[in-house]
Amino acid sequence: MPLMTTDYDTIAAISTPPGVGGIAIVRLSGSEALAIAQQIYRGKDLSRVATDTINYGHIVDPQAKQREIDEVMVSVMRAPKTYTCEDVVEINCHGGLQVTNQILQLVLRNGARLAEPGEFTKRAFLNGRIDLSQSEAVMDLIEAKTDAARKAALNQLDGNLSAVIKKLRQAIVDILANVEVNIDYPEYDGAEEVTSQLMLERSEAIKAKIQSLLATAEQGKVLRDGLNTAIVGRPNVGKSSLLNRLLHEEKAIVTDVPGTTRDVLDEYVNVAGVPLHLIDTAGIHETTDQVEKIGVERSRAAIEQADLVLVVLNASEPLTAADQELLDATAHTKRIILLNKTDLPARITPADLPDDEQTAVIKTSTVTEDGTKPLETIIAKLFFIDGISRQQTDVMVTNARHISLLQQALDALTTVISGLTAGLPVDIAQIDLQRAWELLGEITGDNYDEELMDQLFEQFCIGK
Ligand SMILES: Nc1nc2c(c(=O)[nH]1)N(C=O)[C@@H](CNc1ccc(C(=O)N[C@@H](CCC(=O)O)C(=O)O)cc1)CN2
Ligand SMILES: Nc1nc2c(ncn2[C@@H]2O[C@H](COP(=O)(O)OP(=O)(O)OP(=O)(O)O)[C@@H](O)[C@H]2O)c(=O)[nH]1
Ligand SMILES: [Mg+2]
Repeated sequence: MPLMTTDYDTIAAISTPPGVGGIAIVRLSGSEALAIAQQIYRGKDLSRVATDTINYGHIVDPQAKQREIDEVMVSVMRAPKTYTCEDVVEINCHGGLQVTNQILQLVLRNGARLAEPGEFTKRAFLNGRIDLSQSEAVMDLIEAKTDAARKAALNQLDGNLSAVIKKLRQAIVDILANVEVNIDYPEYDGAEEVTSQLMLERSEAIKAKIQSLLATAEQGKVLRDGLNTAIVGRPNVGKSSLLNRLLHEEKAIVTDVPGTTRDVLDEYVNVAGVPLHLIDTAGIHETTDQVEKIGVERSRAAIEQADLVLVVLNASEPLTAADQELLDATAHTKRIILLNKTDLPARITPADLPDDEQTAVIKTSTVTEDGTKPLETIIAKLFFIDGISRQQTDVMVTNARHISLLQQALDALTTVISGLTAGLPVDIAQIDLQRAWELLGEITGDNYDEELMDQLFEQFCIGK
């Protein structure tokens, strides 16, 4: 790993969530971290303690007659083997807004600068400890809503995606080097054709590898972001009850008053290994109530944005015009139709429903819980997730930025291949090959521009 020697300023932030807690951490990183900490710390001489030790003492205010702020433990981690590759000091203080904020203010007054979101991780990247895709994995790990998402993020943090990308780039470099040699030293008249043939074969092999990576993307994206699943239906059909069933808790308010859910509710649940981002919407019908009207518009929007729509019908009442409208509105989305309230006498028969092989129809009752298991099975099947059987080391592409770059690299390779097939000279085809190499480099950040970097790290938490 290349360790650069850039000396950035010393940054500080509260790395634990705001609010009351047992312990909180104020983190410092940079060449002045130890000196700044020492100024506000009464205890051992931090410049003499061994690296990777935690040290008892008090935080005091040097500008206010050494007034005591807190009793603490201070971790000292010396460059370069630290999270940021810089000197890192972590003040483990008592949790709570007053203590943490006063300590943060103290370190800022004594020479540190407030860290931007993600700046510690950005330094780990800039100092060469991790690459860009690993930095992104840090954030994914923090944001993981399900065990499968956590696994995929940790896998990426461990550098498994980076290794695959690195190999692909190396394979491209090898082709380009080979081209250079053959162009510069054509040993015989047929050199050019041999080179062209070789470039074609190898480009095809690389293209196939990118394709197989991209084949993991649909699942990968679902793992990372969850499947946007909208629960829609007329008022009072049992949408909120269904959400509660899938959550296994009574989160949404359920009443027999139509129009109970006024706004969109969302929750993450793990259904048979598929992380669902469940969206309980307000019942769709024509309404004059202003609040409800906004809710209804939002549920229409939820259908638009959904990866999966659960259309809930009240099977104990005949199909209404509003039901029909919903069925039409979701005809082109991945959907499952739920005939709910099947504990009551049925008034809808499958013959009333669209004759469409792709749409699964399930009879459910949120009272008896009938149909919950079949629903879970169908969702798992629809998205081919075998969450449990996946190996820890399987590389998955989960990130929209990576997917887009891989897609562009794939397009570049397609251009190379069609060009060579049509008889274009290798030094022309080479340009797109080079382009594929650059695009892949953007995934790992071997190629990056400042603006992109800022955009990426901006999305991080403070203190990470
Ligand atoms: N208190 C505390 N807990 C934490 C972190 C932290 O920074 N502080 N982490 C982060 O936010 C995570 C742990 N991640 C880390 C990753 C790398 C290194 C690190 O020092 N790596 C060095 C040396 C490794 C070694 O000693 O072998 C290296 O890779 O060179 C530290 C933490 C989670 N828990
Ligand atoms: N018998 C029976 N009643 C149900 C079933 N599911 C829901 N209910 C009842 O139907 C009523 C409405 O349920 P909700 O889950 O609030 O319905 P909703 O679709 O969210 O309604 P809105 O938020 O008003 O659009 C409640 O009284 C539930 O107890 C079911 O499967 N069988
Ligand atoms: Mg509701």
